[in-house]
Amino acid sequence: MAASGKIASFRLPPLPTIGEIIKLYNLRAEKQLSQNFLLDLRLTDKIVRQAGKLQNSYICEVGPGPGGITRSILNAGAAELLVVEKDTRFIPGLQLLAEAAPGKLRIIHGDILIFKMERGFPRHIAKTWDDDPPDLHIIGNLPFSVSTPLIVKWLENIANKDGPFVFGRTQLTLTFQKEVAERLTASTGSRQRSRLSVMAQYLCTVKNCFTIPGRAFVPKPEVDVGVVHFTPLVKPQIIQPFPLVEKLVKNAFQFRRKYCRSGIELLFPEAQRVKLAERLFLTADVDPSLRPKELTIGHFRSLADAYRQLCNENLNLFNYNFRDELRQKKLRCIGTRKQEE
Ligand SMILES: C[S@@+](CC[C@H](N)C(=O)[O-])C[C@H]1O[C@@H](n2cnc3c(N)ncnc32)[C@H](O)[C@@H]1O
Repeated sequence: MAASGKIASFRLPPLPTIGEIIKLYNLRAEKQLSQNFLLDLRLTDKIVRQAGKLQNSYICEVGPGPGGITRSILNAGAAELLVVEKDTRFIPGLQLLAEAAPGKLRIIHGDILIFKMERGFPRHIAKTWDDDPPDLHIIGNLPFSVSTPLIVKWLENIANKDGPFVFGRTQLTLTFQKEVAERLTASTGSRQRSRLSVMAQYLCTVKNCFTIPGRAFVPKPEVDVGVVHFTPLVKPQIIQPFPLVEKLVKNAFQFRRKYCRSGIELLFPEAQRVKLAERLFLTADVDPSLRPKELTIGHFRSLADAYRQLCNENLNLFNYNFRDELRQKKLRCIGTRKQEE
């Protein structure tokens, strides 16, 4: 969504600068935790503007650290902001912000990789969760080792309509290593097109907003950073279960320079490989000699539909591919007809 450019009437009262807070609480960035801070409030404002209108929305910021982005979110007029921070050293500095913005900021000391998003939201919102979920913005500048697995997990939540992710009502603005941001937003045919591009784009509108040079962070990381905005689609472009799509896409990109057929064939047990792959491509009406990067989301939709049809017809094939996922009950909705027999 485009930046609204509007500034709400709420402004934080004068506070120590982020630099002063870092000194005050001795917040040295921990290298092993990949902590790099954004101290330039013009940049944090710019990140927050990518999220669009924040007034009257509920915001969750992941990994607020010393609170630069947190300040920008509060200044943008957020009705209610929940921050989730793993490192306890940052909590006193965040509490200072909470006192300056009474009733607006809630601080959770926790790990976002295991935190359930619904938890922590005020009861009056949770109460209406099923009927009328709130518009939710998630914003964060996390370590890259966290942001990439986190977006994969959240894409799965989006596909499964789990947690607070509601098509058309949730937006995410997150930072990634520049190259990952390029992969997430790469279009069909481009060199950066990858598994991540397909997984993100079948579920969301994805925009690579801008790049922040590494030198803008303290301490300076070795790479530049891309700010990416995700808006889950009202209707996903592929309706098959997430693990099935994930498996198909992973296989398709296994041999990036070869025909897509080479990787997709490996979905099938060796004895039936050629026959089943031929059937899959025929049913899907997709050219097996396309390179992985040339496959559109439409191609993946047809392939996923055809793959599901094959799995439903052939329990052995289903078990061959999804035994582990089935154990975790992720694939209840496919393969059931054969299993019940
Ligand atoms: C790269 S620093 C950025 C800090 C701040 N957002 C900024 O832009 O200056 C990442 C922050 O995420 C926090 N963090 C790392 N892993 C986390 C996790 N799993 N859950 C919550 N916070 C996490 C770190 O403690 C740190 O404060």
